[in-house]
Amino acid sequence: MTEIKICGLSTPDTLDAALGAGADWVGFVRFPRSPRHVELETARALSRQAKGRAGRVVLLVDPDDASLHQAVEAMEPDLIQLHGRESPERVAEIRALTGLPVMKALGIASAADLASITAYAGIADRLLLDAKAPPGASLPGGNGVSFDWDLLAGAALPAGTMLSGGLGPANVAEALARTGLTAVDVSSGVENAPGSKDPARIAAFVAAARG
Ligand SMILES: O=C(O)c1ccccc1NCC(=O)[C@H](O)[C@H](O)COP(=O)(O)O
Repeated sequence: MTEIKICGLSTPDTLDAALGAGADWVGFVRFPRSPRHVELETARALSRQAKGRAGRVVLLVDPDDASLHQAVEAMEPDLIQLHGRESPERVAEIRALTGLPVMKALGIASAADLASITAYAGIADRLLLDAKAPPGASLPGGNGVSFDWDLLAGAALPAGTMLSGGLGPANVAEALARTGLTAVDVSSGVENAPGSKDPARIAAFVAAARG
């Protein structure tokens, strides 16, 4: 069955919508510039709400040790998603510091970007392939843009690699079929405004991904 992560949840109601729809993973963004950013106490409460119902992911961007420990203490996540410019060495260090599995997001725009897959495979527990942020974008992710999925044809992708970037109810089935991947992540494609998740779109996404 397709593994689904809904990222950027920030309210109890929309978190319930994701859990009720059958999401495997729910993601909470800690990045103040993002419209999906959750303050620490909100993140703590949302993570408690999801405990035992789905895997809980904290999304961090180039965290220093203090903010890493703060997020881990508050949220007790099942997975840390690193969505910045963390080097392979820093990914390994964060795994060692926290004892938690790490998913490293890699920005893909051209065939040259596939080299990063080799660089992080075997270091990160999972990889997330996202579209590279467009020039001038203020966020490194959650931009609602796709990359050319055909770039992945013939690439050696580690088990569990997750696809993201510009996915939504209308294109997720095609993305899965074209890439052969079995795990997807979505944020803006299930929103009705930046940072505002839409329960109906979440349900439609899950149904389309598993249809
Ligand atoms: O979503 C954000 O606001 C965000 C902010 C900073 C770093 C990463 C962010 N999102 C990363 C995700 O996991 C998204 O789900 C992924 O980029 C796909 O986003 P979208 O194209 O909007 O579905």
